[in-house]
Amino acid sequence: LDLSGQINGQQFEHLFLNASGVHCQSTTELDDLLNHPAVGGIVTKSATLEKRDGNPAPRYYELADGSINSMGLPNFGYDYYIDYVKQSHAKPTILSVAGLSAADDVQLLHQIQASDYAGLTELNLSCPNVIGKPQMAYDYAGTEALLKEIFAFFKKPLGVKLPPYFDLVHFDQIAAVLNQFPLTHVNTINSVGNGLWVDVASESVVIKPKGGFGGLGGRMVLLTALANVRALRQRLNDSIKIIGTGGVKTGADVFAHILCGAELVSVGTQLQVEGLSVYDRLTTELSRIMADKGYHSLSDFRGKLKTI
Ligand SMILES: C=Cc1c(C(=O)O)[nH]c(=O)[nH]c1=O
Repeated sequence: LDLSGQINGQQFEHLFLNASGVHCQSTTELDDLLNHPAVGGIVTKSATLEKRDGNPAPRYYELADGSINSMGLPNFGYDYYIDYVKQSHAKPTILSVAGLSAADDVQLLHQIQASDYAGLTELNLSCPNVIGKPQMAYDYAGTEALLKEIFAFFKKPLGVKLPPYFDLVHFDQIAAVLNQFPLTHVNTINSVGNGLWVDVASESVVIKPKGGFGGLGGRMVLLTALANVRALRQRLNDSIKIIGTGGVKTGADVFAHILCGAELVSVGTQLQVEGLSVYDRLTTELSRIMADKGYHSLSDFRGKLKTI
């Protein structure tokens, strides 16, 4: 079976990546992912200019049907991650970056442009957990202005990580902005921002930052993730590929993401819960579904969701 995809001509022999933030903060974790046969490529934890400790713990909590997190962008800083992705790796790498401001974003991309890194970069426009900072991608004019400034000097492959949208007009608006730029890909969705879990027994929230508000992931966000992959596939130029992220727990979920138009699929919460063996299980389950349907490659059904 051909389970490959490609972004900007870079071949991912296997469709699976990690969701940025999960199992990707240290070089040891990144090596673990890259060395796993059922992983096709990796995304780093979003890097900020300087190393960050992030928010106070508890800042991640596993729920029956997903997760809530308010990590606060803990990472070892830009230099740590550019040094890692600059090395030659057997599989494609995506360097994720997240400034704490538009000016930071521009600075980070200037540094990447000046480096000899030639791989993929993903600008995270959707971190919901930096206290006091809005999710840039909900500001359409701000996103357009930022991307205009970036593409005036950034000549390397660039994609963006988006938050979920919940209104067809918003899909139209963000697509109208993104279609103006030579983006290699869009990674959708980031966590569903500012959910709240209440533990009834203790009558308390379960994470410390922001009074318990955090980004939602896992099975509970699958329907929103599928909607965002599908809506953006229907609206974005064909040259902009989509990495489907959000809610993947089974091979059927992966199949659904591809049907909606995803080129590749990321696993976040379920990777956190199950470990690297999740990729072997998902590969087995996806392969079985494809074989039952007589499909030999992802391109046999990618983007071919039927309507009724
Ligand atoms: C980069 C910060 C993010 C974080 C975080 O570090 O809190 N959590 C998410 O669910 N998504 C993010 O984009």
